[in-house]
Amino acid sequence: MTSLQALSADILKEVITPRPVQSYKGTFGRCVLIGGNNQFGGAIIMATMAAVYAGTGLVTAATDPINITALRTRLPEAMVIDYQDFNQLATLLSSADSIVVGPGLGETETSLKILKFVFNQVHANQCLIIDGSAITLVANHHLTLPKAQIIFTPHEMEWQRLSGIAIADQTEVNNQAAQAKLGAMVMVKKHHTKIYTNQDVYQLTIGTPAQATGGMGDTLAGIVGAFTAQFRTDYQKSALAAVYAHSAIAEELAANQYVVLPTQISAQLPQFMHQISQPDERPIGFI
Ligand SMILES: NC(=O)C1=CN([C@@H]2O[C@H](COP(=O)(O)OP(=O)(O)OC[C@H]3O[C@@H](n4cnc5c(N)ncnc54)[C@H](O)[C@@H]3O)[C@@H](O)[C@H]2O)[C@@H](O)CC1
Ligand SMILES: Nc1ncnc2c1ncn2[C@@H]1O[C@H](COP(=O)(O)OP(=O)(O)O)[C@@H](O)[C@H]1O
Ligand SMILES: [Mg+2]
Repeated sequence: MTSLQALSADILKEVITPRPVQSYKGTFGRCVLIGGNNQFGGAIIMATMAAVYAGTGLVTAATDPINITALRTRLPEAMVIDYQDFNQLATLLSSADSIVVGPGLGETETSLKILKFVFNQVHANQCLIIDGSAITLVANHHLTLPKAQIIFTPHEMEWQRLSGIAIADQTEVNNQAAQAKLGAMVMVKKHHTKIYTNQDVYQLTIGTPAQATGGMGDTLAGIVGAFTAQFRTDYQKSALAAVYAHSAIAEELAANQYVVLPTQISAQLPQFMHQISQPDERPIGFI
């Protein structure tokens, strides 16, 4: 049994390093995000915004056509396709470094068909972030996981669905056993999120109830997608840095705000990452 390790700000500097001068957009990874049905367009917009603002070289959202104009308007930096255009989706997925599936995907037959297609296409060396509706679909339909670098990002109810462990029984020991069965990295999101890997358990010791608002997890999924696509040395460390950065920015904003909007966190990411990448800068106090 491994002991609990508190995540510290040190993870930020380990992962968020200065950009090499000899570089272009391809150097900083490709992230494809799949989600946003006709009810939850906001979720894919927020996840995609986070992926763009966290520095991914190339970002594409695959979504219900109803969201395409809104996405292009909010985020001209991102490319957008219809998530049921499987020819285009296959091409995109084949060159992705990270894939985020689930924010606002929904739980319909169409959602399931899309998720199964993604699972079929993914390669072993790609990072696959399974969030939101995709977690519920995996749980409800007992889907077999593809071979990939998989990260689940469930909140406690999604984790209950996936692991079968009732929220009240989600102890570290029980969660570790469920993680071992899945064989994937699992972030159980709550106040002081815990992250389970095959080797270790980490706990986030920062974060604020000002984060308890719709879209906060969609935004985290986008940051995880960006960091794993961009900082490719160790996908688990990159994911840990994403979790830390998300809440560090939220805490800073919450010093003067009752609630922190998910899109505000994304908007602060470029400035926050700049400060982290500078020598001898403090990790917070960036505003
Ligand atoms: N603007 C948008 O388009 C938004 C879309 N969203 C999407 O909506 C879909 C459904 O996700 P939801 O999470 O809303 O619904 P879920 O049905 O998956 O989970 C919500 C249920 O879980 C319970 N719960 C227990 N512990 C919880 C915890 N620690 N955190 C959160 N819920 C907890 C809640 O009381 C509620 O009954 C996802 O695909 C998600 O990405 C949400 O992110 C909200 C914003
Ligand atoms: N009280 C809280 N303290 C700290 N973090 C919180 C709190 N409530 C929610 N969060 C964070 O907000 C995010 C919520 O994720 P999720 O429930 O998936 O949101 P959504 O699906 O609406 O985007 C998680 O990262 C979680 O840790
Ligand atoms: Mg969520």
